[in-house]
Formats: sequence, structure tokens, C-alpha cells
Amino acid sequence: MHHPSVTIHDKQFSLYIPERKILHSVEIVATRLSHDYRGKRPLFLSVLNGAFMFASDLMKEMSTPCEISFIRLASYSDMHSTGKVKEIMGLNEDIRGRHIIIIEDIVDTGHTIAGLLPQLRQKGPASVEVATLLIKPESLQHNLAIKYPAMSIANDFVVGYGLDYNGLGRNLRDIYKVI
Ligand SMILES: O=P(O)(O)OC[C@H]1O[C@H](OP(=O)(O)OP(=O)(O)O)[C@H](O)[C@@H]1O
Ligand code: HPA
Repeated sequence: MHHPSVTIHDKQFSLYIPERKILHSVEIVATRLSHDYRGKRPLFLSVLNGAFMFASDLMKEMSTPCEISFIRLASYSDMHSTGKVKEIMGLNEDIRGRHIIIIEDIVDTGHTIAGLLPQLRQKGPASVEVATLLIKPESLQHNLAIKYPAMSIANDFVVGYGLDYNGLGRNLRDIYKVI
């Protein structure tokens, strides 16, 4: 079901990016990645929880052999960043010499990626790039080179397609923005 608006907790959200547009942008990123990483057997590191849906759809569109693993680090509570950098949890692979592609649902302030990149680079990978479903250029507070953004959005709080507002809304097929 595609609703024009939804209520989550105390807030109302209106339809922002429909599923077909999301899936089309995912396909375009997957095509670029498949081309750029041909023969390199990249390891995707998907950042839980929010990126699970993007990671799943992105993997299905990859046409070159690739691996995936899931890591966790949380920096958000409620609608505002706490700005604290969290350690990587759940990385069991040896990433030395590997081509790493971080999968994120959103790069907002950039705190999460800015904290994650040096931790990963310390482990000696051959390369590290970032694929994110959404990026908010106006919100970005770090000088980050995000090579594979699927879509750029304005500085609005969004939910759906993996993204939550205090735990809810991840199951929505479309992306909604707060009214
Ligand atoms: O660029 P930033 O301002 O750091 O924001 C982006 C991060 O915030 C969200 O994670 P969150 O901590 O909410 O965890 P979740 O994925 O489990 O929802 C999102 O999944 C990114 O990881
Ligand atoms: O706009 C957002 N929505 C949900 N989670 C988020 N984490 C960072 N920004 C957002």
C-alpha cells in the first residue's frame, strides 16, 4: 500500500520518494558498482539497522561476484545526532587487502561515516568507498567524498525503506518526510 501520508508516534509524514523511484536509483548505483568492481570481489559492509533494505535490493542488482557482511554502530537517538562516534561491532572478516564498500541508508551530518572510515582504514583494506541510498548535502558537517550516493535530498527528516523514527517506519516501501 502507498499512502499519501502516515503518522508515526507523534509526527505526520507525507509521501516523498515512491518505491519505483527508489528502486530505479538503486539499480543505477548497482550498475555503476558492478562496472567499477568487476573482478575485484568487493566486500560490502552494511551498517545496521537502517541499511538492511537498501543492502538487500542493491545486492540483488549486482552483476559481479561480491560478498556482504553486516556491522553495527549507532550514533542517533530521537531526531538529533548525539555526535558521538561508536565503535564497529560484528566485523568478523579480515579486511586486509579487500575492496570495501560501506552500505548506508543515509549520510546526514556525516558523523557516522566520518567515525567509521578511519576505523576501517586502520585495518588495511585495499580501498574503502561509500554507497548510500540518501545524502543530505545541506546537513553534511564533514568533508567526505561519498562516491556512490543514490539520491540527494533536502534537509528534512525522512522515514521508510529501512529508515526509522524512534524505531518505527522501517517497513514502509516508500520514503516519507516529516510535515
Ligand atoms: O550522517 P549521520 O548524521 O551520522 O546520520 C546517518 C546515520 O544515522 C542513522 O543511523 P542510526 O544511528 O539512527 O541507527 P539505525 O540505522 O539503527 O537507525 C543512519 O542509518 C546512519 O547510520
Ligand atoms: O532523516 C533521517 N531519518 C531517519 N534516520 C536518520 N538518521 C539520520 N538522518 C535520518
